[in-house]
Amino acid sequence: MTTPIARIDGLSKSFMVRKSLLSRERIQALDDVSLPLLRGRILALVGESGSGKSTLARLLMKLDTPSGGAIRMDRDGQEVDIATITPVDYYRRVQMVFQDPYASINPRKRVWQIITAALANLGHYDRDTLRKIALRQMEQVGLGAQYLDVFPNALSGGQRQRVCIARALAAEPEILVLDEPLSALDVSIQAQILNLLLELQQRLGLTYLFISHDLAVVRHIADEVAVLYAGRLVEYGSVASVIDTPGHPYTQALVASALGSRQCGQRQVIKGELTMGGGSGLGCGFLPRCPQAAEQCRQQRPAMQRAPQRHVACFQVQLSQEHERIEA
Ligand SMILES: Nc1ncnc2c1ncn2[C@@H]1O[C@H](COP(=O)(O)OP(=O)(O)OP(=O)(O)O)[C@@H](O)[C@H]1O
Repeated sequence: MTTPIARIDGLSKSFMVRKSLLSRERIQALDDVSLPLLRGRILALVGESGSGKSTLARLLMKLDTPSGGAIRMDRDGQEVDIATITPVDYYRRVQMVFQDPYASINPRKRVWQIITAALANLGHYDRDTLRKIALRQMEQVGLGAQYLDVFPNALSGGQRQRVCIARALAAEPEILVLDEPLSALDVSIQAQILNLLLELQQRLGLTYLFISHDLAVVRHIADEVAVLYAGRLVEYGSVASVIDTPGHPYTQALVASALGSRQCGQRQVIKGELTMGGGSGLGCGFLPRCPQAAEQCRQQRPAMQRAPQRHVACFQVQLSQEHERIEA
């Protein structure tokens, strides 16, 4: 049985944004999200732009603090709130690879310095040791020793992303947060980096939180999938159940618009725009765009419920499961 290495527990994050000169508005970027991060597995986080994926990644990286809830991490069999773990201890275990390998590395440092920057800050290692550590990490990501002393401007996008992955691995973490790690790369390079990430995950037994817009990539790489809509978790389950037989109407539309007829009939676009829930409405956040909306969906917000092979927050899915059970 796979156990959670971390647990996202009722996590919420809101931001106050200026609406006009005199008024401000609260944006509920994440709203009461609970999810396990299973040890040694790849959890993909999907949802359209603005659904809260990066907010969750930033909270997991402790780059932001939650407005509510917590992230708990397994430490010697005890679950501890990550807020109580020191940065040095935490970033030894959790590291991140960002979307844009051009923006996320210091152009004035050499490759070995970029890879070992965090270790160098600890002050425990001399220059030779840091260079050896950098070399070992470069080997892991398929970068030759000839790149040790070069500056980033001499590297291609794919090579830069390999440097970013090597930098994340230098601390020998257990969890990697990957925020759209392929989307800034040429299509021809994406498959190479994807395969590298898969190979590293399997060889090192890493746990990934993998954020992506590309459901074909998610289908290829992930074990579990979590679907966010307007800051809320609407579906969670194994990749085979969520992508191949999506339950929530939003997941169905997302899969149909991304993968076309194979799973969900004709390729279609999701009608309407994402509007942030804001925590004020009574009903389901997907209501204005949902083709299956019923009266109950206006009155009440559906909670996550267990359905076969998944958890889903939709009354209609829960109702149809109920009918199937009665008829069987
Ligand atoms: N620092 C911030 N200040 C104000 N609002 C923010 C901030 N960070 C995120 N938001 C808002 O929170 C919501 C969720 O944003 P988030 O970046 O997490 O979405 P996302 O799913 O990662 O989108 P994308 O796929 O475009 O990266 C959006 O409405 C966004 O505008």
